[in-house]
Amino acid sequence: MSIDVSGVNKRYGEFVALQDINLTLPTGQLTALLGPSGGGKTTLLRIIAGLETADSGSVVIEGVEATRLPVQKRNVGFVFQHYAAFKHLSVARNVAFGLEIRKKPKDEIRAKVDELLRLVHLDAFADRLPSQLSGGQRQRMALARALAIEPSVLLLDEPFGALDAKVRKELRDWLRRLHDEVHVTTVFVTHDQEEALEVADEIVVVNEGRVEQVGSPDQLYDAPANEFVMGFLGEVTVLGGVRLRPHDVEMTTAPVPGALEGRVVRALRVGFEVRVTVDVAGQDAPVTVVMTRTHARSLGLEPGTAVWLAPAEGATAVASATPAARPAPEAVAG
Ligand SMILES: Nc1ncnc2c1ncn2[C@@H]1O[C@H](COP(=O)(O)OP(=O)(O)OP(=O)(O)O)[C@@H](O)[C@H]1O
Repeated sequence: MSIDVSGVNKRYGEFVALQDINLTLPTGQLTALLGPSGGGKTTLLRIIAGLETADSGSVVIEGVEATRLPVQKRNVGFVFQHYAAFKHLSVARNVAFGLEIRKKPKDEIRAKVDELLRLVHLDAFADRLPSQLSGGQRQRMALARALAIEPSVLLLDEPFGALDAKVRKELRDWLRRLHDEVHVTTVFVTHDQEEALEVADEIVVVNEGRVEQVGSPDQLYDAPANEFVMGFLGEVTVLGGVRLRPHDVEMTTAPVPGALEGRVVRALRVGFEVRVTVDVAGQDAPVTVVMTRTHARSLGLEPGTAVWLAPAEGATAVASATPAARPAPEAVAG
């Protein structure tokens, strides 16, 4: 059982928002839809939810043909970036809402709400109003509310997008742990590659209405299908027409057969790493090399030092179609 999306196409007038999307998202998995702004992630999520209809193709949720099912009949829970809570209702009543409209028995609702508030660590805040919560607490309440109806699928559209970096990071660790406890099939949209790499079991890279690659975080990072995926998932530098990760460039201060000679422009300490910029003859853009501070110190790098660069053994590399001329896509767009 799973979510099966087959041959989905969606246009807005002449604009192609999604083009022949085929995906199988296994039951219980936490999947990230990752890609730059405007790539079609939200449109795809809304089609799975039933908030939007595809022009063609089908959506099957847990074996049920859902393509034409209205949203209320799909048994999905949602959380959006800006969660609209009922301002005049307490946290507990907000969480209870979906159960109340389904006319569940009162004691069943109370037990369920208690359980969910404990799960999202808001049990001490049950009687507060949403305005008395922090942004992160409000998103946790939104998740509890979405989970209350025991959805077979949980859909999250940039659920932590509006929060500051520290809270985002906390919530992303927390979401991972929550998912490990609850195991509900979850699809979340993000344009933040770090968020996707840290949280998801599997990542679907969506760009310009198409799926670029589907794989585990390691597969995508270590074996990107193309230049786009490589650039979107991490920093890229070009050495002799090959796209590499900056920490996959080996640097020596003596000639090595096959290595390209260059000159250090600058060596910048960033936290526990050193980023070295190197001009290589015949290359427009400089090469960026990242190494540990100990290694940089042992090489004694100064501006002007002659160095030799080569891809490290086993480096992730993609041949560059447009060497050095085109900058790598923004790692974090949006
Ligand atoms: N109702 C609509 N009418 C016309 N165009 C739309 C509509 N909804 C979305 N689009 C367009 O479809 C494209 C995909 O939008 P979508 O929201 O799916 O992208 P996204 O990948 O989720 O981006 P973001 O991260 O910015 O939310 C965009 O170019 C957008 O402008």
